[in-house]
Amino acid sequence: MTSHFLSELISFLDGLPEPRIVMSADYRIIAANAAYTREFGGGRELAGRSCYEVSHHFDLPCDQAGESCPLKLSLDSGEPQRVLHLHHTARGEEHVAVETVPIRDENGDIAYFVETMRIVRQASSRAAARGLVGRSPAFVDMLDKMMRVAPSSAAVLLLGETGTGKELVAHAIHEASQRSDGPFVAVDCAGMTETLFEAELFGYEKGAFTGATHRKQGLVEAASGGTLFLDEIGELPLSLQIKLLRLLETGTYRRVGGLDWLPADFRLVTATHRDLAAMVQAETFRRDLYFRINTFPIRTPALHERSGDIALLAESLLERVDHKQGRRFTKAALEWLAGQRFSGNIRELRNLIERATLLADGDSIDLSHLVEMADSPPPLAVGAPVQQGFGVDRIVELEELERRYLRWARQNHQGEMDGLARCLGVSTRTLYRKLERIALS
Ligand SMILES: Nc1ncnc2c1ncn2[C@@H]1O[C@H](COP(=O)(O)OP(=O)(O)OP(=O)(O)O)[C@@H](O)[C@H]1O
Repeated sequence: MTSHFLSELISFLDGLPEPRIVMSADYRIIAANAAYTREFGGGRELAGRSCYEVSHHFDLPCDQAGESCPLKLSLDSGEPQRVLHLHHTARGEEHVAVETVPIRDENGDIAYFVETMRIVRQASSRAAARGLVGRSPAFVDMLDKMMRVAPSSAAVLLLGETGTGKELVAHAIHEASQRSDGPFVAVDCAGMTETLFEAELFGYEKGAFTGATHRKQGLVEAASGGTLFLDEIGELPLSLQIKLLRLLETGTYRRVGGLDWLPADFRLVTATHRDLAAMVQAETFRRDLYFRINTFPIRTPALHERSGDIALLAESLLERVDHKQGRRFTKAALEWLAGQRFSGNIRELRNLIERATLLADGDSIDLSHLVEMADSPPPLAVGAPVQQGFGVDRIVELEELERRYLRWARQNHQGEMDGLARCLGVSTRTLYRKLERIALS
């Protein structure tokens, strides 16, 4: 390949806004465009340096340091390759989608590689006051899937335990999509009755039913041009599943009391903590709807699968929930948190931190504040009698009664939160919300 071709390639890349480099097969940077030098090069000369030293501060190529290397993958396969890596940038380490494309010479042999870097703005590898944070392999794997599907219009099904961040992931998919300028509308399907579902989703016309004094826009209409997020889709009764299926299949809907079929224009993201495939087997979830919503499944990992992220998450959540600015955890507190198994996942971690901040008066949150506020009630000794009932000796408000009952139920339930929620006939999320309210009251 001529040096003329190479210099043409370099000047072409220089004009492009995304950071790009030309690489040789031995991991050397031949040239970098202005955007790459600015974002990743720290203003220093890059030609002749190795990509692993610049991006990772490694002494060895990624594939020899136990990481996937897009250049090696591309060299072996002869095809373009994409991986998600943590790279050093002008702002510290960031998640970066690296795409490597082999460039062939006139004999068809691979002469160079062009690497394009796309910084992932939807997730942070450092403590952050908002959005997704994480850097563990399980998190990066999920992030990779998220970033691959986001630009498409495919329906995404988020599967994961309660409190693993499904709503946050749905929002990040929206932000990374072509519809990010449009609205993100979240709908909780738990506890939806037939009338409520139709009125909420499709809206209604004036006079459609008693109390319908004006035309009301539905959530499908509100999501027009954006993303509709149906949370807890596994809670939707069969009678409503068919209505949803009709909407997805025809792409049209009718307001309650209306005559006209209106076109729907949304990207669908759904989520559940239930085993939907098992529900299809048990015929409690429609098979046709399952295939409609499950174009691209993404599993959100439980916190115990990414325990390496606990300290990072804890610091981020502290920034989000603490009413006093700038407080930190002590080392002992962080170590203790990192060793806990939070069955309620990140939501449980967040609740614990919020309670501890209320308990701590000083400049730091210490182990004692956390331990005192830890969620799990002391397990009952085997055979110990469950406290019998709970009483009220006067008429109290229903809300107060619910508060007392929930406190009692929590103390006396011996399993996980999921199980307690099932016994109470509410979703785990609803249970956590109610418990959060109790903690703050
Ligand atoms: N990766 C993350 N980084 C920072 N915060 C997170 C992350 N994932 C979840 N959270 C926080 O954890 C809490 C629970 O997240 P979210 O409500 O998205 O979970 P969920 O899986 O949708 O739960 P459910 O199934 O109960 O609806 C929220 O406060 C959210 O901001």
